[in-house]
Order: sequence, then C-alpha cells, then structure tokens
Amino acid sequence: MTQRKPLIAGNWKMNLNHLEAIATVQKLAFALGDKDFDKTDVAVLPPFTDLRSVQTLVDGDKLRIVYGAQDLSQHDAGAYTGDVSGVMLAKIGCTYVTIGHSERRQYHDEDDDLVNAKVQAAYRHSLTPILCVGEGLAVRQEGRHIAHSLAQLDAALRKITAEQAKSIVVAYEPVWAIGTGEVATPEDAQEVCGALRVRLAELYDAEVASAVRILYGGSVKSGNIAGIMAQPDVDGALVGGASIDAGEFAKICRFSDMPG
Ligand SMILES: O=C[C@H](O)COP(=O)(O)O
Repeated sequence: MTQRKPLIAGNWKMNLNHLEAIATVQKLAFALGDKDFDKTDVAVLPPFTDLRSVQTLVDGDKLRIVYGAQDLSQHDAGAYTGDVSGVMLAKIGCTYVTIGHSERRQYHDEDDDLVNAKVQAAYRHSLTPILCVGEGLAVRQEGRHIAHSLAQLDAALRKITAEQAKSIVVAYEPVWAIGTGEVATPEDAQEVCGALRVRLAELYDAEVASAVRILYGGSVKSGNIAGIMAQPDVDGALVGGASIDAGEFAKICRFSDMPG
C-alpha cells in the first residue's frame, strides 16, 4: 500500500488581505519546523489577491509551506470577466486549487459538470485539484450521504485518467459541519472517506485508490484533529475558520504530536 503523507490545507475563504496574508504565513513558518514538514504537507489557500505576496514570501524565504487558490475558471483565457485561469495560477506558483467547494456550489450554482470542467482545467496546467464533495443536512438525515458524495466524485472525475487521478486530493466536507462548530465524528468521517476510496478503486484501480489523499473538512480545530486523523482513510484536513489563526493552524498541523 502507498504510504500517504498527510496534508493539512488552510482554506482562508474570503478572509485576510495581502498584508495580513504575509503576517499569517510568516507566523505559520515561524511556528513550524523541518520535522513538522517532514511529517506533514502544509498548504494555505488564500484569496486570489494574496497569492503574489504569498509567492514572494515563500520563494524569498524558501519556506516549505505550499499554496494554492480557492477556485479557477474552466477556461484558459478569454472574455470571462472576473475569472482567473489555471494558466495564471500555475504561473504564480500554485500547487493546489480547490474545486467544487460547497460554498461555490451553493452561492455560485456550480454543478457537477462545471466541477468536472474545472478539474480538467486544473490538470491542463499541472495544478493539483482539492476536489470537495459532501452532503447537506437533509441528505444526511435521509441517510443518502454516501450515495450523494460518491455521485459527486463520479461526476468530477469524468474524462480524468488514472495517471491524473492518482494525484488528486479529495476533501469530504459535510455541509452541515462547515463553519457551524458541528464537527462530524471521526467515525462519520471514516465512513464516507472509506467509501470514497472504495469508489476510486472501482473507477480506476487499487493503486489509484491507495495513492489518493482524502481529507476531512468541517469545523476542524486543534482539539478534534487527532481523533479525525486516527481514522485509516482520512489523510488530512481542509480547515476553514481555524486556518486564519496561524497559532491554531500550526497546532492542527502538528496533530501527530497530540494524544489521539
Ligand atoms: O474548506 C473548509 C471547510 O469549508 C471547513 O470550514 P470550517 O473549518 O470553517 O468549518
């Protein structure tokens, strides 16, 4: 089985201007050492307007923090006012791009076809998608959370080859647990993350399934990360609110030093 290196990614959402971004990444870099980066990959996902400042800091100080964007256009260039392309994100040194976050699906009507087009756009420019899937409260209450998340995965991976799929990061984020303080139990997280991995094996093969990192997201904090990370199919976390506090985010990144 592939040894999957954990990934803790901080989705800042629409928080922190470029000056605050510099201060936050500096604090994070100060709080984490080589031994932390040896054990865990650490990424920040700031707003577009912060990316150039983060790039300058990361490159200038040779930081081991990597960064990415929260969205990208499905197109590579053209008359698409307000959009940002994968070409631009690759040029600015992004490693990751979040795709299909529930807030994009909800507030921008992004459907599965668009999510799939964005995944393809990311791969055209060697960006690693952090593909978000997860159910809302009503779906969970009806007991359809696994089927719902698997259907989102299937749709997002249409036309994606096994070679590409091997590098994708999938984030399971139950919508009812995002920003609500309502964290899924470690067993809830494992149930869906495990099902997602089985589906990857069905869609591709065992090698792909065992290579893909599957994250949990939804009210992750330093106080609950260790239990979530103890689950066999959870390889990291997509952290929202707690990621804009560098001290708290650093503690989350050091989950392996905490009791489970
Ligand atoms: O992308 C991150 C998720 O939406 C989780 O956000 P949260 O940690 O604020 O609940």
